[in-house]
Amino acid sequence: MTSTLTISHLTKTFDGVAALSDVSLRVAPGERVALLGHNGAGKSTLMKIILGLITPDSGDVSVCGAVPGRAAARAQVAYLPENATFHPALTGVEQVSHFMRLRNLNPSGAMAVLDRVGLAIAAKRRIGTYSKGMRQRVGLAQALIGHPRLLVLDEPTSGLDPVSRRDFYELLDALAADGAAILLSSHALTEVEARTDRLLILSGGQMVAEGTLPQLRREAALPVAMHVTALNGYEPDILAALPGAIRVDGGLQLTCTQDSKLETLARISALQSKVADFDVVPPSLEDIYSHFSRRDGQ
Ligand SMILES: Nc1ncnc2c1ncn2[C@@H]1O[C@H](COP(=O)(O)OP(=O)(O)OP(=O)(O)O)[C@@H](O)[C@H]1O
Repeated sequence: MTSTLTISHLTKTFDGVAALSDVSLRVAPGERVALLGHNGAGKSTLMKIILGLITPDSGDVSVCGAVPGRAAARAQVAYLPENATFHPALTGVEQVSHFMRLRNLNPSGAMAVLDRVGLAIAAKRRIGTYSKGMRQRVGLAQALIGHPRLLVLDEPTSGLDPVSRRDFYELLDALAADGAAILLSSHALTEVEARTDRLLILSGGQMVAEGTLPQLRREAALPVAMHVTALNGYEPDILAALPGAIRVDGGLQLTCTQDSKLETLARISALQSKVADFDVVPPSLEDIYSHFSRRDGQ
């Protein structure tokens, strides 16, 4: 399938500092992709290049087959900046109508757009009276204008409460189901793990990992933790039988490599008359993220 966004060998340097080095990626129609990376990893620079706000030193970018920044690309792309600000004296509906006119669209559709982001009830109030989460929804509303094929969202859920976050991702799911490609940056790892199709990890301007969470988990091959709770009085026996096990709150913990998981499980099973409970704790997304982000020595 043709990608909505294609980036090949992108490089951008600011005053001798490489913000992006040889970055390549694709986002397909209907795909929700999360861009992760520590502060200064290059996420905003990448987004600005996709939007045509800054030009790369080298490499190619294609947005729906067009060059970023050209009218053909801008007509298909929506952007939600990290801290979207609006005129406090305008009402929600006035602000969205204004954006619709800028896109040469009939502003009579503004109320419907606000309704999609749950703001219809406050549409006639001045934005200056909105909460942070409501202003973020205005930002999302402006990003929905004109049926964009690519949404570039910079930390879109920062400032949203849990219910608003869930509503936001449901809206994204509907847009993706309709064929829109979504690239969003976030520091909320657990949230993007559950709500996106693929993760990209930038570190020091380099794309250090790319894939679904199970793929990244396999690639990282981090140790697995096993928690064993001993039946009353049997803890010393289990410690003796499982070299490397340590006491932790409420039980014993043993770590093993991915390759030795089954062998370790068999050793624990052999002790079952002394074991009250057992849990496998796979590496978290935070562990996997740290593993890849530190690859370059940071
Ligand atoms: N206009 C600029 N002039 C000089 N350096 C810049 C400029 N824009 C970005 N940089 C540098 O490029 C690197 C990448 O910055 P960028 O803003 O893309 O990171 P980021 O991943 O978006 O970080 P954050 O999560 O903090 O927003 C940083 O070292 C930053 O200081």
